Amino acid sequence: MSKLRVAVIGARGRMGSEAVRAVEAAEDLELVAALGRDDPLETLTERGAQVAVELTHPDSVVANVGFCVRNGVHAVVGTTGWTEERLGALREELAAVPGTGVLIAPNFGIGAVLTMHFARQAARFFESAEVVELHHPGKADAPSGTATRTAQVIAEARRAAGLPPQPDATTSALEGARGADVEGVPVHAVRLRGLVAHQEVLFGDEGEILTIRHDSMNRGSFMPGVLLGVRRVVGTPGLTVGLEHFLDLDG
Ligand SMILES: NC(=O)c1ccc[n+]([C@@H]2O[C@H](COP(=O)([O-])OP(=O)(O)OC[C@H]3O[C@@H](n4cnc5c(N)ncnc54)[C@H](O)[C@@H]3O)[C@@H](O)[C@H]2O)c1
Ligand SMILES: O=C(O)C1=N[C@H](C(=O)O)CCC1
Repeated sequence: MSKLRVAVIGARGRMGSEAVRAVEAAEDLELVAALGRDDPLETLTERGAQVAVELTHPDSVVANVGFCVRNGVHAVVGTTGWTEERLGALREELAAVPGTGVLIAPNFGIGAVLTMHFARQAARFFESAEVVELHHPGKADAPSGTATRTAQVIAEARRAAGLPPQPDATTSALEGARGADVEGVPVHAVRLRGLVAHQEVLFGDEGEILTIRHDSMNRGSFMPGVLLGVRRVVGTPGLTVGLEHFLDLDG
């Protein structure tokens, strides 16, 4: 059986270099290109890449994924910065190239995906919910894409259950003290040397607290998810947001 031809964009970064190693080590995949910031995207088509793994920067990702889509290269995207507006534009681009698939995964860590899944299940049972994400100080965006998505998932579940806004008596606060407001769910971001990627989801009600915590101790933790995305995206045309769609979580 022929190997799937894979490229990595952002190949010299923290995640990209790990993805290069993971693709090279996979027997069913062939690394055909490893692109850095100054390398031309045309290399993807010249080398016949079937799937591109995109791990760059929120300012670069839209143009890179757009190039892939226009050229029929499937994309597995870990880079953050996907607003509703950006997702809408990407859906339109994909409609013009049926057969091409893009996976946008806010987090490739299986435990992080499960955290979001469990948070959705728990949300309707608690009056209060807050998210704390903790990352290395080299991270460009805050709050993390994972924390933003987690808060959105909780907010969706609260709305579906008809829950009112969360109780909060704050009338005076320093700017930022109550975190970022993501659809009514406070999200707090910590940046600390020594951390990789961590998140706590706190649920509270009268007399009880539920804490769901996930820790990525190294970037190798993201690689099984990256490889799963690469193998599945080629058979999944259109836009898929979230690795959970490839995990059969309700099965
Ligand atoms: N989805 C996940 O599981 C996951 C996990 C970790 C990080 N991330 C995200 O992945 C992205 C990268 O994270 P990182 O820690 O590897 O960052 P990093 O800064 O270590 O690496 C990014 C690399 O991309 C390169 N780059 C920037 N623009 C480029 C372009 N136009 N073309 C090619 N290369 C370009 C940079 O030069 C750098 O080498 C961030 O958005 C981060 O939040 C996602
Ligand atoms: O290290 C990062 O940067 C990470 N980014 C993603 C996010 O913003 O959620 C995933 C976790 C690591």
